[in-house]
Amino acid sequence: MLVSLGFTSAAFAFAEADNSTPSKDDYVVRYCVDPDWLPYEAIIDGRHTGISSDYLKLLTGYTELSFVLVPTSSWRQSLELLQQGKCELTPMLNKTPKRDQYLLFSDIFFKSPNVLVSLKTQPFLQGFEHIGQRTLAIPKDYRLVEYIQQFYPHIDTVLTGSEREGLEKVAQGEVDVFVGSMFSVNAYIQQQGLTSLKIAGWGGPEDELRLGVIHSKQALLAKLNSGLAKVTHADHISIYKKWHNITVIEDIDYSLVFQVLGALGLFILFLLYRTISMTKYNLHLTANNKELQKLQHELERKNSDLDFLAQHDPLTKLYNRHYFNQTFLNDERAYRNNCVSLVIIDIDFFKAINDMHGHAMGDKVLVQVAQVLQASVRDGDVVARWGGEEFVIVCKQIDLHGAAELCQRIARELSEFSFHQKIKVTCSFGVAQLNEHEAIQACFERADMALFKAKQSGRNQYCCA
Ligand SMILES: Nc1nc2c(ncn2[C@@H]2O[C@H](COP(=O)(O)OP(=O)(O)OP(=O)(O)O)[C@@H](O)[C@H]2O)c(=O)[nH]1
Repeated sequence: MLVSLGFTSAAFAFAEADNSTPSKDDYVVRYCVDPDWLPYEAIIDGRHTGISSDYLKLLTGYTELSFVLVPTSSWRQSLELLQQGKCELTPMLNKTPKRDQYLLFSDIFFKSPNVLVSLKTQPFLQGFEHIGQRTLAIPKDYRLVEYIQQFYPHIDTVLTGSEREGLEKVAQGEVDVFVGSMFSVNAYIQQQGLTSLKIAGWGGPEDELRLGVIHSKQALLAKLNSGLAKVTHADHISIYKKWHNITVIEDIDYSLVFQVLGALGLFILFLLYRTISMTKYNLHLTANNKELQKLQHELERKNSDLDFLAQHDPLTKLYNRHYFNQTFLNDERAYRNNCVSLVIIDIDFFKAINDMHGHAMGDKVLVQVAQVLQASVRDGDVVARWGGEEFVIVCKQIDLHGAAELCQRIARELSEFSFHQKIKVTCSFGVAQLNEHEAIQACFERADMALFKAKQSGRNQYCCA
């Protein structure tokens, strides 16, 4: 909380008493003030002004005393003149043990809290206990110097010539904290435009202000107290209103709050934007992945189609010559240790079938022959179309005799099979068994020679190499 004070009238000046016509010398009181302690008191253009000035004016009326200002240039000088007896009274000060040595004090007539002042960047301080390692400025000869020395001797204090100097030192960063009377502190802050300062907390006991008279003028005390007793509540309020215009300003640093809220808002917006972007990106990625998967399946399907086409005869769906070459002729190791026989089959007079029934019918016959061959072999035997109307069978673990039996069985099946348009189809067979150390290619050539022999021998028969 920052408390600020404004003057309603700083120009008020106490009228000096008329020295020329005092009724009795005892009733003329020479007094000193702090020349720089507004709004409590000050000397402006040689005239006393401030709160104490107004109280003396009241006391003039209530006591028949006259007061004559002895001008000084500092509070220290005023105290020295009091000690020397050159001033008899000072109208507004705190009672302290030191001052008790040369002053007598009236009743308290004005109270005011003391406050700690720091730069706005400093934290709020609960009191002297929380000053810690910070340096504390106090105007020298102020009651608070004695108070700090007695109760907080560990605080690093810096004595200043006046409250004004102390506040300026804080504003310039030379000292961390200043302690002074709330009303005067506020007055200086406002007058000097020291906007970097704030009231950071309460400082010690409040000021209990009284009139002080030197010991030799003890008789004045009773008159003064009697005059003070006549000061009405309305008088007090009137002086207070005249010199103090306190407003309370909430010291919440809204700019910082807005900055934090703004940063938080921006951060939330950023998170929101990032989440939306990520969601969009993920959706996009999922769609792309689905599309990729679809393309991959398509590719795999096409690849397997291509694989099939690369290895199979499109008409009969049997393995083709390419597959046969790759699997058997180029990879002999798989058969070298086993008994293997080759059978080459050629349809007899197929040209005549084409010629007689047409090429399309010839195709159908080729398909049907392929079916017969496929149905006649065992699982594991491989049937391939070698080309045209020629087929090859690789019989695994079958010797020459077994392969010959297979040829007879196929011939029988063909004779019993009902081909399209009751076409009669016969085949010739060349058979060879792979010899030890014989290249498959050589075995194939022997089977081919045997087929040639079967053709030469009248067809529809097998011949073994
Ligand atoms: N329909 C059809 N005919 C084919 C195909 N491939 C080859 N041919 C025909 O098969 C016939 C083979 O005739 P040739 O080599 O003279 O043999 P052939 O008539 O069977 O006589 P031999 O083998 O000596 O018994 C040719 O007329 C080719 O055009 C095919 O895929 N489809």
